[in-house]
This record gives sequence, structure tokens and C-alpha cells, in this order.
Amino acid sequence: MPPEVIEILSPDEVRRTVNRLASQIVERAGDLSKLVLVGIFTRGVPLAELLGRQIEALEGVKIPVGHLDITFWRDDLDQIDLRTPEKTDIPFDLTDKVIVLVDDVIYRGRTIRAALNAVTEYGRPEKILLAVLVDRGHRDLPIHPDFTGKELPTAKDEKVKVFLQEIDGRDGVELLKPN
Ligand SMILES: O=P(O)(O)OC[C@H]1O[C@H](OP(=O)(O)OP(=O)(O)O)[C@H](O)[C@@H]1O
Ligand SMILES: O=c1cc[nH]c(=O)[nH]1
Repeated sequence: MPPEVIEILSPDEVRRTVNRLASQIVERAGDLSKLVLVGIFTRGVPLAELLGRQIEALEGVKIPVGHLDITFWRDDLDQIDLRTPEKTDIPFDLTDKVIVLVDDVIYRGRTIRAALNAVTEYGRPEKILLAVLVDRGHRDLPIHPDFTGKELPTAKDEKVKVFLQEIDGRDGVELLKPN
């Protein structure tokens, strides 16, 4: 049986949520000259780019945006295919910066644990914050976002699917419930 699909965010709601997150990041960051955004592959990357563009539109300041591939910092490295090339692109020093890590969904928190280890190879930041589009709960680790687009209580057997124009050709968030 195919899963039941429930729309959580419409295309307009995705864009409005991203814009709200951008405003919250600006308010919290204070000194924008220290702010950098680092998007986690896959959909954290276009989300970070969108946030960067929105902050520039709001404040007239261009914020550096990096792309982070956490593959080599995963805690289950022995179970995954390592032939894929490293995609990290952070062409700036992160020392003394305020980094906002960006991802589409936080679930168990393991991706962010890996990202925290990966990103500190690029310098010693002043602070690291976390922005996610959806927090679906069920953390294995004591990691919590600073900026959350949508808190979505889920069951463990459900799936949250994020669609972004830049990758999927459309925007949206859906909850898939098994039948
Ligand atoms: O909090 P966690 O339990 O670590 O789960 C969250 C991660 O899972 C998904 O990525 P996925 O591993 O499916 O890879 P993808 O982003 O490349 O699709 C999602 O995009 C987050 O990065
Ligand atoms: O380190 C990680 C990252 C994502 N998922 C895992 O199971 N482990």
C-alpha cells in the first residue's frame, strides 16, 4: 500500500518560512560581518543559499555561504559507500565567525553531530547555531535547533519529505504515513 501523503507546507509556506528564518537569523546574529551560512548536503545547500539571498535583500549585506558534505564524519562510515567524491565547498576561514548550519530536517541529530565535527576543521568559530526547516523530533543526541521553520511531531515510522525548487522542481513539505 502506498503511504498516505499529508501536505505540511505549501510552496508559498516554504518560501514564507525561509523568509522568517532569515529575519530571525539577522536579529540573533547581531554583527552581520561575522555571519556565515553553511548548508548541509543535500537540501541544506539550496536552503542556505535562499537564506543568504533573503538576508542580502533585507540588510544589503552579502553573507558567505558554504556547502558541507558530512559523509566522512558519519558514525556509520563502515556501512556506507565511500566512492562518492567529497563535495564540501567552504572557500573562507571560519575562525571567529558566527556560523549558522542549515539543514532541511533534523531527526535523530546525527547529521548535525557529524557537521559540528566537520565544520571545525575549517577554523575555530566564535559560535555555531543551527537552522532547520523541519524539526520532526526523536533525537538520539542532545542537539536542538536555534531556528526552526516548523516543529512537526512525527511517529518513527513516518517520513518527512522536503521538496525544493532548486533540486526537485517544486517547493513543499510532506508527511508520509504508512498505510
Ligand atoms: O537528524 P538525522 O537523523 O541525522 O537526520 C536528518 C538528516 O536526514 C536527511 O538527510 P539524508 O541522510 O536523507 O540525506 P540527503 O539530505 O542527502 O537526502 C536530512 O536531510 C538531514 O540531513
Ligand atoms: O553520523 C551520522 C549521520 C547521519 N546518520 C547517521 O546514522 N550517522
